Amino acid sequence: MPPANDVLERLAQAESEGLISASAAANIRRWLTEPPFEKYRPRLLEDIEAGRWKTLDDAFYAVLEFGTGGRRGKMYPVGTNVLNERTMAESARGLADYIIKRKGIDSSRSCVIARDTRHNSPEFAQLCARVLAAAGFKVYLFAEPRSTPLLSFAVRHLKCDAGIMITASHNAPSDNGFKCYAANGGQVIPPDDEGIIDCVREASDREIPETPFEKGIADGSIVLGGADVDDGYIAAVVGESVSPARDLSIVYTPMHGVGETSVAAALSKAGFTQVNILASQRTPDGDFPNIPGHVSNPEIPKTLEASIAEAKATGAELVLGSDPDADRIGVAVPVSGDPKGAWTTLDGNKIGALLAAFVMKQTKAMGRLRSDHYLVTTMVTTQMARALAQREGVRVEDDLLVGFKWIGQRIDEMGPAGFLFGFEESHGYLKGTHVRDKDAAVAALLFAELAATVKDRKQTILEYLDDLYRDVGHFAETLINKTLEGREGATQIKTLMTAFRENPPRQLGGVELAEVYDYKTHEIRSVSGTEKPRPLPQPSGDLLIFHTQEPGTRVAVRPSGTEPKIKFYLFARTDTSGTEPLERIKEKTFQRLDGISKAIEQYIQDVLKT
Ligand SMILES: O=P([O-])(O)O[C@H]1O[C@H](COP(=O)(O)O)[C@@H](O)[C@H](O)[C@H]1O
Ligand SMILES: [Mg+2]
Repeated sequence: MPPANDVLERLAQAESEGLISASAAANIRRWLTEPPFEKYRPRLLEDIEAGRWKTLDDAFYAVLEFGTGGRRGKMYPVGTNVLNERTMAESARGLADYIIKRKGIDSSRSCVIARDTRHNSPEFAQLCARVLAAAGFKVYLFAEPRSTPLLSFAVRHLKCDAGIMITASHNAPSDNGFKCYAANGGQVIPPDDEGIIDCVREASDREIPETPFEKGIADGSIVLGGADVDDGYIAAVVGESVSPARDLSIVYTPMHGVGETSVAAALSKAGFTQVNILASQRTPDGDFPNIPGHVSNPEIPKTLEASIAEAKATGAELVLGSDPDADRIGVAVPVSGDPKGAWTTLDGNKIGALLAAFVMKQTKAMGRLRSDHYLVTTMVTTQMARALAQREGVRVEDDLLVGFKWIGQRIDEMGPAGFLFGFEESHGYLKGTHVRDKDAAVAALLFAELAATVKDRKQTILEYLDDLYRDVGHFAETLINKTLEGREGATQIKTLMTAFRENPPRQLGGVELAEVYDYKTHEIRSVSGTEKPRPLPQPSGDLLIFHTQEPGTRVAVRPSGTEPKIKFYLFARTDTSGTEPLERIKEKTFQRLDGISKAIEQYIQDVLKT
């Protein structure tokens, strides 16, 4: 039943008063008048009646894009720019249609679906299964929560055309998402992501057919995921072991997510017998109730607070945590020789540098390091990876945009046989070719092996890290995140990107900016504007990297592709080849980072004020 004219008039009125944008009003009009949206109309009418214009504007002003990690955002029952039954069904149907277009209507086609412990994840996963079954797919569905890397493994293991992971990773409880995997087990990349979004747009005008779940199970078009996938995955993870050392007591937290099925299972299978799973964060729960701030993101040090307290109380030697879909890990270690028994968390770059160094050293010690071996990182990951690899004579691929999907792509381009280790600063790591995405299980296994190995040598992790600094220089990094939500926030993020692109500061905290590499306009420009721009080759993305007069000191700026944030990545390095004590050298690096950091905060304030 079409809505009464007065509702459409109220909408037009709100638009003319500037309460709602033209794009949102147009999408709302479609939902009010077209048959596929009939089911959602009562709720939409209720929101209009209540005058929830800001909420409606944010929910309808755009169509949710494929970001760094799939389609991800807030859940809201109605809207084109949020996750709800309709946008989920459209995502699944878009994916189905894209594969049908590519393979032909008569082809056999299959997809595997998993989901995390978030609110609505089970419902969304089942909805995707019903939609894909109706589109002629054989669907493998995991009824219980599973990790993102398990899903990536399952795509390859079951030889599927595609995979879907329902998760918003580490985002807040309000969010959910649709991570979409290609047949190689990697998250979709161009041109597939654009092709799928085109099909999603086409699907958004139509009724989306579904096979009733029970019928799908009965006729075999929907098959519930089996134990053989779990066993194969855990065996593959354990197969990436690089050390036999096992004497270590660990506190592990799944942060209310799926990690017990992958991280804890892999540690146990590998022979780590002293793993204490933190009781207060063990229960799967989409509210992440016992995590400070209710955001299970291992990038945030306080997510490991309770685990550190447990480790102190029980005499454990390592803390590990994984995010809700168990692809990222967090690590905390005791501070060497601290009389008060203090612990510290490690940032994503430090964890990555430690793991990269350890994997290279162990592989070499086993006589297995080959000339075709290579590491992969991204342009916003620590340059320490390059320095460490050069010392071992290992090739590094580090000209990649942000997103593990690019690391997955590079592995296939370079040849999986030579892939040694890959990582990114946002706590994502991979060794092995069993998946094409970051994997907290393999990362946790390797970190536990590193900790047990250095313990056998009577060394601590932080001492091992200091040795690496002495070898290649002291590298330190800082990440500044500015959260700016909704349509207004998106505009502010654009304003900041434009300011940094067109009118950048000449210096930050006393460090002069020399050149900016602009991956959107494909130019290298001098910040002073005195020299002619030089061309910058691919890749293409909204990323600026400022190089400074000081070697190793740089700043990268980009909008996040998974959260409403603009991110500033600060990098600094101080040489350690002289006689100066390491502690003094570290202070220098930190001071430089601190100065740059304060200057960026000030610049942001100034830009947003005007
Ligand atoms: O959130 P996850 O764990 O799915 O991770 C996703 O997002 C991260 C942050 O991306 P952005 O800076 O664009 O927000 C990326 O580094 C990662 O490769 C991607 O898979
Ligand atoms: Mg994640």
